[in-house]
Amino acid sequence: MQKSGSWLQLCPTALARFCSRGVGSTSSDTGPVSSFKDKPRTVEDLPHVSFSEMFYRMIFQGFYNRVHELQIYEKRLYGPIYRDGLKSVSVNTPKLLEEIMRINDKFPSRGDMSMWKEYRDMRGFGYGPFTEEGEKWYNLRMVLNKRMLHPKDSVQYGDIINDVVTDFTKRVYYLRQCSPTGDLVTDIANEFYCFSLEGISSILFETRLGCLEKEIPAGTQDFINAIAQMFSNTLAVSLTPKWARQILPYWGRYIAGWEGIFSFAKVLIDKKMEVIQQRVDNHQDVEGEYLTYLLSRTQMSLPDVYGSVTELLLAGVDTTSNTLSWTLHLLSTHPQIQDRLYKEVSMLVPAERIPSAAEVTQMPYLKAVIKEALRMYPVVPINARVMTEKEVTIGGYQFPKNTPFLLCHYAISHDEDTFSEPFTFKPERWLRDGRERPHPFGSIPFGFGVRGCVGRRIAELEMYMVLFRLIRLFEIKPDPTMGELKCISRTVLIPDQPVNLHFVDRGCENTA
Ligand code: HEM
Repeated sequence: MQKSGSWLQLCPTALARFCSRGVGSTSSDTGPVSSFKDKPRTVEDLPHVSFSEMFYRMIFQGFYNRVHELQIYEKRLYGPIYRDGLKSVSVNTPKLLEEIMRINDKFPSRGDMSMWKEYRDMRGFGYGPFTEEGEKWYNLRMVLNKRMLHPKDSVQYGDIINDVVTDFTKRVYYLRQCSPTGDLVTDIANEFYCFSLEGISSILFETRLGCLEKEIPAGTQDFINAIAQMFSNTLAVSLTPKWARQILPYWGRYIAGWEGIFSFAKVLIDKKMEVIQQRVDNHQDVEGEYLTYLLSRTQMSLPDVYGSVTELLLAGVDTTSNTLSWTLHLLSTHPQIQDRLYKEVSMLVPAERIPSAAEVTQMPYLKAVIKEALRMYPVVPINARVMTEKEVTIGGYQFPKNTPFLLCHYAISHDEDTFSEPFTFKPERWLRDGRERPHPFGSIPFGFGVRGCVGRRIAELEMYMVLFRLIRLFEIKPDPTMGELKCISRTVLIPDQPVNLHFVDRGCENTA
């Protein structure tokens, strides 16, 4: 079995839990170790899980695609900190998460990314922000941060995103019309995949792909499917020994997924570069565009541009789209919350006007709704850190340098000591209206620190803008023919069935 490290392929190690020594308590942040008071506590003193026990749990207890639930299950069994069969240390409380995240390694690492690197090495592509490490990663992030991370950078994309949102609302009208009831949109997640892809591509390439047209371009759907294929096979591949790759089907599917992802991205990058070259040849201005910036203002080689831009495209699709699907589902099943949100959006911006980026980021309830959806359904339910510089003390235990830590975000954002009724949708928890705010590390869906999500501001802007417009135009209602919606882990958290929703027109089409 391979060592796991990527934030996206962490699930396997996260699964490797079954106590073989000691049982913890969920109410403590330091675990069951009071008898070790006199000597420094080490990793050896933690409850731990063996590989075979993990395997049993995944395959026979059905946690294979519910690794987020396994976090909560194991927290009850082993307490806030424990060790798995692969010698990773899992933590599942906000306090321990904070201790880890506040250790200031200069080049924070999520651990071994070899599974992701392998495809890039095979095909000669460079590494992007996910896969790169050390100083090279740092330099790359400095380049990417400049045009993405600061709120004022993302606000400059407001108009582009608004155009994409306008096309999305038109598509919703079209899809409703095609439905037997006149207001139903089926599989909203797939619609949001197209929306997110259109959004991130229009930022990276200043080119509209046409994903929101009546007929979705074939390549687009292939790209979306390729991402799903890569993610769906990640866990199986990381559990498969290398010698079994040619026997079992997962490796082939995983690599085919990457082929689809990179070939789609490469076509877009090559096309854009041709346009830039033509403009240069004609002595026209090429300043200001994202790819131009990467190519001309930085030392990036072409293979590195392929690597980075592809990783940005990939990261920009599943994340915002699934969060939006969960948000609409939650609003459809909580009409009072939806009403309150509708009041906010209709009061703060006049009905005939499309809100600006600056306006949507000033809406406390809108932001609280998204934050709460991300708390309940953190699209990245598990993450990792490896401290490479020095030994560290976490939860009173000493760990040598290079100890991998698994950050169980799903369990943390459902921590009962931090969130009352953790499985209930309560956006008001996040309002700054004088009430006590939850622990700052109770829900950090975008990660933390210099290695945190580079697309955070763009993602937030996209989500605020599209949610604003949808809620102002439509009352969202659940489809009563759907069964109970649960989430499954396909590396990212996704709904276990297509989400269908009724979009009931509120009668203010002019704002579309
Ligand atoms: C709801 C939307 C999103 C969520 C919840 C999310 C979440 C995350 C998380 C948890 C990480 C790991 C951070 C850490 O280790 O501390 C991450 C990293 C990353 N995200 Fe996002 N993300 C979202 C949208 C986006 C978008 C739209 C983009 C692209 C523009 C993007 C690009 C990236 C990249 C490139 C990294 C790797 C950063 C690095 O290692 O330096 N993400 N994201």
